Amino acid sequence: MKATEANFDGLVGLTHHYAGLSFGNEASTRNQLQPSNPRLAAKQGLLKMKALADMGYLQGVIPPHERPNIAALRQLGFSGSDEQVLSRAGKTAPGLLSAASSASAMWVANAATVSPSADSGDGRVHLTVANLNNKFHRAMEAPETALLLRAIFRDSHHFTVHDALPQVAMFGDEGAANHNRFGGDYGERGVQLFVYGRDSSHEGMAPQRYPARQTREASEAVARLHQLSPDHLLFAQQNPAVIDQGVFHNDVIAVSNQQMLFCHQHAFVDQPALLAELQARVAGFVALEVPENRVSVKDAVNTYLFNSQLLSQPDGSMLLVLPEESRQHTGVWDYLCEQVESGGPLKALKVFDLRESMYNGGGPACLRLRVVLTPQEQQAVNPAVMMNDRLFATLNQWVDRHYRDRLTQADLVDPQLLREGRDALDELTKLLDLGNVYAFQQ
Ligand SMILES: NCCC[C@H](NC(=O)CCC(=O)O)C(=O)O
Repeated sequence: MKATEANFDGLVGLTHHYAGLSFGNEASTRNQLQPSNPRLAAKQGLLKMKALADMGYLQGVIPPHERPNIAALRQLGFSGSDEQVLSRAGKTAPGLLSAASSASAMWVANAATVSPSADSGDGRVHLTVANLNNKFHRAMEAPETALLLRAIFRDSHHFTVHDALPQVAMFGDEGAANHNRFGGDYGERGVQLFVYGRDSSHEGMAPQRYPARQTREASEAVARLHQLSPDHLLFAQQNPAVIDQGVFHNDVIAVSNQQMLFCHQHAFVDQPALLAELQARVAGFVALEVPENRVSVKDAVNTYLFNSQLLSQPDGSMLLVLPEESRQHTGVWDYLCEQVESGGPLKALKVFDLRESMYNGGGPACLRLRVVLTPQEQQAVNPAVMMNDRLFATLNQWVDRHYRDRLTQADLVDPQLLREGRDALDELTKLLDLGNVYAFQQ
C-alpha cells in the first residue's frame, strides 16, 4: 500500500451566519445580514464528504468550535453569567457578538499548513495551526484548532501539531489555502510552494485596497518548523492586483495536485519565472493556465472556479470538484468542458451545491484540509472521524436533532442557542471519540 491523500472537511457549526466580517472577501461583505440556514449548510458539507468517500477517497471530518465564544467576550469586558455576557454584548456591540459566534472554523483549509512525512526532516507529518491574524473572528480559532487536531492526529510518534505562530501582523498565516505541494507519488518527497501576499520586511508590491493576509515571514517560519529541505521549497508572491479584486487566499485563484497546477493567468507575481522553476523541479510538471480572455479574475472570484479540489483518479487522470456556481456560468462551464474533451490532464468534473458556505466566500477547497498519509499514519489517525456510511447517517441525524434552519444576527443573543450548541458538541465529542476538547467541558 502506498501513501495517499486524505481530505478532512470542516463540519459547519450551529451558529453559521452571515456577518460581513471578512473585509477583502467580497461574498462575505455582499451577504452580510442575510438569513442563513445552518442545518442545510452542515448537510451540504456532509454530502460532499460522503460522495468523495463513496468514490474511494479517504475522507475525514473536523468538528466545529464552541460558539458563541463566551471566553472571548469576557476578555473584551463583557461580564456576568454566560447569559448576561450574551445580552450585554448583543446590546452594545452586536458586531463583536457576531465575531464571537462565527462558524468560520468550518473552512479548514485555513486551520493549518500540513507537510507529509516524506518531506520533513524527522519523518513525521507536521501540522502548524494557522494564526489567522488578519481577522478577529478567525484569530480566535487557533487554540481550539490545536486541541481538535491533536484529538484527531493524536499519535505523537507520527504527527506533530505545532501551535500557531505569534499573533502579530508580521506573521499573518492563513494555513493550507496558501500552500501547494507538487510531486509524483504522494509518498515520495515533494516540492512545496508557499504563496504569500506580502513580505513585511521589504518594501515591495502590496495590494492597495484589500489586505494581504499571508506574509512571507510566516511561510518561512512554517517551512522551518516542518524541517523542509531548502532544495524542495519555493516561495512565491500572490499577484497583489488580484488580491484587490477579491482573491483573499491563493486557493481562490490556483489549485494543484501532484504534477499539475491549475491557475489563472494572473495568479502570481512573475508567473512565467515561477512556472519555469516548477518545470525544472517537478518531473512531469504541467500547468493549466486560464487566460483572462476566457475567464476574467472577476468571474473566477464569483464562480470559485479555482476553489476546486483537484483529485487523482485511479488511472492517474485528474478530477475537478467544483461548486455549482461554476456550472451556472456559461463561460466558465464551456471552458471546463472544452478542457475535458481536449484529452488534456483534466478528465472529469464533479459539482456540489455548497451555497451556504459559498455565500461567505468558502468553496469546496476552503472546506477541506489535505493530509498525505502513509498506511501506518492512516492507522494512527483517530478512526472515529473517518467518513463512512454509518458516520454519515449518524452525523445527519445529529444535525437534524440540534441545528436550526434559520439564523440571523438577532438570534445570537438567545441563551437557548448557546445551550443547543453545548448539548450538540457534548454529544459530538462522544460520537467522534475526541475527549473533552471544548472549554465548556472542562
Ligand atoms: N477559505 C475561505 C474562508 C472564508 C472566510 N469567510 C468568513 O470568515 C466570513 C464570515 C462572515 O462574514 O460571516 C474568510 O474570509 O476567512
